[in-house]
Amino acid sequence: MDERICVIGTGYLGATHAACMAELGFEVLGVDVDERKVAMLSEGIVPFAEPGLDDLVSRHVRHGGLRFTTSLAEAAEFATVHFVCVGTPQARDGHGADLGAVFSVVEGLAPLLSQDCLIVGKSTVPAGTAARLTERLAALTPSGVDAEVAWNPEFLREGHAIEDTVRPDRLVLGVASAEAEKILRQLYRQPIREGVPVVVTDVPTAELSKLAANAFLATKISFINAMAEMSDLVGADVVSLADVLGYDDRIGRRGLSAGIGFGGGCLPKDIRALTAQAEELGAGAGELLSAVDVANLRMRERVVELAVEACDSDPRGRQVAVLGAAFKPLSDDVRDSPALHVATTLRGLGARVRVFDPVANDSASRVAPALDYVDSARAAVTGADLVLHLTEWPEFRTLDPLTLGSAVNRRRIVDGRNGLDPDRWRLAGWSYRALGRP
Ligand SMILES: NC(=O)c1ccc[n+]([C@@H]2O[C@H](COP(=O)([O-])OP(=O)(O)OC[C@H]3O[C@@H](n4cnc5c(N)ncnc54)[C@H](O)[C@@H]3O)[C@@H](O)[C@H]2O)c1
Ligand SMILES: O=c1ccn([C@@H]2O[C@H](COP(=O)(O)OP(=O)(O)O[C@H]3O[C@H](CO)[C@@H](O)[C@H](O)[C@H]3O)[C@@H](O)[C@H]2O)c(=O)[nH]1
Repeated sequence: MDERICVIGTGYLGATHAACMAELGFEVLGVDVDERKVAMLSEGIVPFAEPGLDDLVSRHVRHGGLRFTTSLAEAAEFATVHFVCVGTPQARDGHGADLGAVFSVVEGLAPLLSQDCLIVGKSTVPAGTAARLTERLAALTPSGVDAEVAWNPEFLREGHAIEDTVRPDRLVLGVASAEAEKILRQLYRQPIREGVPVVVTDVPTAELSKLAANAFLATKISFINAMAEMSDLVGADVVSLADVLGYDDRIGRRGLSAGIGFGGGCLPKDIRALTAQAEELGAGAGELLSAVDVANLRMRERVVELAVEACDSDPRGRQVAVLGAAFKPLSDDVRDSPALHVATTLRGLGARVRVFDPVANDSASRVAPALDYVDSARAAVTGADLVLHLTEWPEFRTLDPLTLGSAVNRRRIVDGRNGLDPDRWRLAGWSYRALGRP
């Protein structure tokens, strides 16, 4: 089999996949329409923060096993396996997915093909997308060339992208032929040899499995957040409650952290894509997932309410320190970030907001330029009337409430992530508030 592959779309998913496939021994060509990104990656520089990825990319670029281009023609010539990793964001005019980039790749590549090939979708798409792409391929591929579409959804988490790619929980091979399965098994022979479970299935099941997995994770988070609201009303502690639930293997403790809710480039848009498709088809999943979405967004507003209360109901002119801007720790991704939503809402209410994130200050300042960004937690809290803990970076857990207490104007903290130890902060004289905790 050809040991050369193309990875089309080199964002969070594609850059990681390209580098990891190079690490697995393949010769990899990454393709993107973004010239700046291609120039940076060609220099071995990753345009976003992901632990370990800089080293991996620069090493394989240096050794020549990983190259980047903007040319689809070069891609068509280079390999017979093309992974499609382009974005599938929420459509501007509704809550479905914008599949423009996926179609543009397949429609752009098809006429350039001169050898039989396998197009492997990794982007997250509604079930049925591959079937539509197959029709376009058939219409546009030169006669005599055989091109097939398979789906191999990706389940990596940002912040853990390399380990999740090299040793995933499972590999899903959505295939329409034995030949496609053979090629994919060959590509993933190392993780398969190391015992990674493989589910070989049909293409629509593979497409749906990805949206279903994210919908389940989102539902689990909204469920525990609903219990946080209940805990507030009955005087219970949602962190202990999650421990109790989590000991049941059928539930599990992971993904059961209550707080400001989920954000990022995946969970919110993916539940909306599945909701849109379910509604179109008249399936009940739409109702369930709309409720998950609404419950999630309500958590951001709950944090704003707690912040306003902590400002004696009038945030105007108050100095608010926001710890965290990324949608989660170990990432500089601020797509649909709950932390930035709360920060900008409070600024809109008249507060003076100062933000510190250990790695996401730059990306945050591009999407929310009106906020003030500072380069340490200490600088953020100096003179603050209120501190908000909105992304649970490990370094925030070890902040010293006594030292910070001497820098602030008022010792008030809202922990939007339930990530700090309430006793430590209260003992140091702080008013500590969190969602779902007495
Ligand atoms: N980010 C994650 O953790 C993750 C994990 C699993 C799956 N996914 C899915 O992977 C896909 C990509 O997500 P992402 O987070 O990497 O997005 P991203 O925005 O970081 O990257 C998408 C890349 O595709 C490029 N692109 C757009 N149109 C193109 C075209 N016509 N030809 C070539 N390149 C093109 C963009 O320039 C960009 O670099 C989405 O479907 C997402 O749902 C993402
Ligand atoms: O108990 C939890 C776990 C997560 N979150 C929040 O949920 C969001 C998503 O977190 P996570 O799932 O860790 O991050 P992603 O990197 O977005 O990964 C999700 O989205 C990816 C893209 O589709 C999938 O590949 C992954 O399997 C899926 O976990 C973040 O805002 C987290 O802060 C919580 O509020 N509570």
